[in-house]
Amino acid sequence: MVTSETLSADTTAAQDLGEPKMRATDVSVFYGDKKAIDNVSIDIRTEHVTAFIGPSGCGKSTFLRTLNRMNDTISSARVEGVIELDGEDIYQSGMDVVQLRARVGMVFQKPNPFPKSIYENIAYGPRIHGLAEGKSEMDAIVERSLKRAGLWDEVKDRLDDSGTALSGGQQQRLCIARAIAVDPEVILMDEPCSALDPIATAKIEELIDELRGRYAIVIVTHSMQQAARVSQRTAFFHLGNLVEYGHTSDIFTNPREKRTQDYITGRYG
Ligand SMILES: Nc1ncnc2c1ncn2[C@@H]1O[C@H](COP(=O)(O)OP(=O)(O)OP(=O)(O)O)[C@@H](O)[C@H]1O
Repeated sequence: MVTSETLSADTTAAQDLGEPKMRATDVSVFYGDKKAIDNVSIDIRTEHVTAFIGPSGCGKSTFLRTLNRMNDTISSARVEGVIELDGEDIYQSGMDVVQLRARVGMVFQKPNPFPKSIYENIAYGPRIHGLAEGKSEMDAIVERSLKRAGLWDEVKDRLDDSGTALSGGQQQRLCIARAIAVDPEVILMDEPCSALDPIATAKIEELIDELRGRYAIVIVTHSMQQAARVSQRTAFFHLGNLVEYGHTSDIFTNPREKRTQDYITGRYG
């Protein structure tokens, strides 16, 4: 369990970094009567990649989905506690959830481009949110988003082709470009590489590292190697608890908790 001592040690190290982008305080999540997340508190920093690791079923995805209210789409799910974005409670009544999900974008395990052109996949969000005045502004958003997602050179001559005709790795970068297009502040990634081959995975990992300069990124991963490669902070979950949270290098080389040690040395999971 994360004790007040361990949290304050981490908080002290983080103090120089200013206020967190997101803060979860005493968050529990239930599916019906079943508690899937138990009293989790965590700060998410901008310009950092935060990895959520832990054995299957420990609640990583459930907790990730609380950060942009994707659990609202599951009728049995109920969230208790407070989650703030820039100090504002995202569960307060009157919160515009569509706007929230633009600010806190999401990339899923399986690439899920719309069955529309590459251009339209990117333009759809900015159009809904009124981010472009006319065609040339929209063109610029599409180009900038595809460039940031490292896909522009591969698709610039075929923007009218269907997004679903791209390779799996390209589709995932298209989905990242789609999230970027609405100018998010946080990008949540739920096992974004699990359907990809090693080369496509390496590209996404490089991209995550580049994107870190602009956004707060949270990634759920089953791969401890991936967490060690891409993240600066790691949170280890077990049975719905946040067992340990800290600098990735400390979690992997010098964990404080026996359960973390057992997990990273492959004793279970
Ligand atoms: N829609 C749902 N309805 C009911 N229970 C759910 C639902 N989604 C998840 N759960 C349960 O909540 C717990 C946490 O699941 P979750 O998918 O968040 O874990 P996870 O750590 O992301 O797992 P994995 O690594 O296998 O994806 C599990 O016991 C799971 O069975």
